[in-house]
Amino acid sequence: MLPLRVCRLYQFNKVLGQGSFSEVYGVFHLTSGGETAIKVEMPPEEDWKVATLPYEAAIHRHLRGHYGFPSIFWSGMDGGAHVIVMERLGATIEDLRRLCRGHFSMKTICMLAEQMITRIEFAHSRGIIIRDVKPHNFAMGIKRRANLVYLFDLGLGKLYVDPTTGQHKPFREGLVGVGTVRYASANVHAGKEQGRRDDIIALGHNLLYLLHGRLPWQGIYAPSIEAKLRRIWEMKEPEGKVMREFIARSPPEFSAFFNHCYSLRDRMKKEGWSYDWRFDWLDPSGLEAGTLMADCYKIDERFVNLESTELPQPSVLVELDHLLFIGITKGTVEWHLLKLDPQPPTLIKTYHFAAHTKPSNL
Ligand SMILES: Nc1ncnc2c1ncn2[C@@H]1O[C@H](COP(=O)(O)OP(=O)(O)OP(=O)(O)O)[C@@H](O)[C@H]1O
Repeated sequence: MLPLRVCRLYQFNKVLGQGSFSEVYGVFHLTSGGETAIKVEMPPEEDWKVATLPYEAAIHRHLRGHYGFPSIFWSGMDGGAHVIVMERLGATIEDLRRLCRGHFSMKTICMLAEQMITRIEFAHSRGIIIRDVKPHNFAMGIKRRANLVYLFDLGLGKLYVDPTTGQHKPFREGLVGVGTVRYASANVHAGKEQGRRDDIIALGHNLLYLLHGRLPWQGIYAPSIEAKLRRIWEMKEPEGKVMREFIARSPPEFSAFFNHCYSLRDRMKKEGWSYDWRFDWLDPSGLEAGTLMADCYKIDERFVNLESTELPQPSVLVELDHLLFIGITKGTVEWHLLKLDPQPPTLIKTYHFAAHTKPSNL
């Protein structure tokens, strides 16, 4: 049942999206008429679960006031639910990729990459690592901010600097990975503590995905989940055959990317491309001449039917205090509840959910 009014001042308008833990509604302010978004999470019924929204609000507070992160107008409890009232954003980069027949031109990649790097760089400058860099978590702004790339959904963000000492937190190994398997760095598969470089490597995977439309480890077969994760890890190793060949058939800047992110700016200069913000979804002339849009790239339902909701993303790995949930799609959705502390992690319980139609992130 959708609420009609939130925080007394905001009138419910439409569903904007649904994540693993929360729902996001479009609302308008009753007196000013201004449109904003409200993220709502009901407190978990089971005592082993922890609400994620207060944590996400705290991460946002660290980044307050910087462009490219949604402004947070209010956060707290309302009507028994955790609520964040925030700036309304436009389509996510993943939605726009689908709109552009599955992949972007190099020009759009360059324009997006610079902004995406800048967002991550700013979070790092505030002592936060993102740990879930993915096209679903970047969105374009709306109205006069339509050219601005936003980074939102920072629920997996974490301080890499110890606020009491100002020192980098100690490096640890033998951890269970956190993030989205498709984009996570090989280090995450190896169970190493994530750092800034893992956000940047994940961004490299994101950009390759946006350029090619898919990554070599998507849709591979393996007899078990463990075998699949191990195979994906092998494929991501920078010295491995798969990654080397993949980079070799990508523009040269990508090999440099992993050493130095700013080479994308050089490519813009070399080609004489101007920052005209004519992204592929506005001006498709930079894309290959195509015929019809393939069925699998049909416009996301939410562009035509804003009442529809998104199904949970199954393969997000989420760390909450000492608990970790790993969701994996294989006909059904499975969530494995693990105890992280003490290491090594121990499986407490596996939960099964009905199969959904949303494609797997693996
Ligand atoms: N400020 C916003 N403006 C417009 N739409 C938004 C906004 N925030 C989120 N959304 C939409 O709602 C969807 C779910 O939001 P979000 O990813 O923040 O939820 P989540 O529960 O943290 O999801 P996840 O499963 O990725 O952790 C997004 O994919 C996006 O489409």
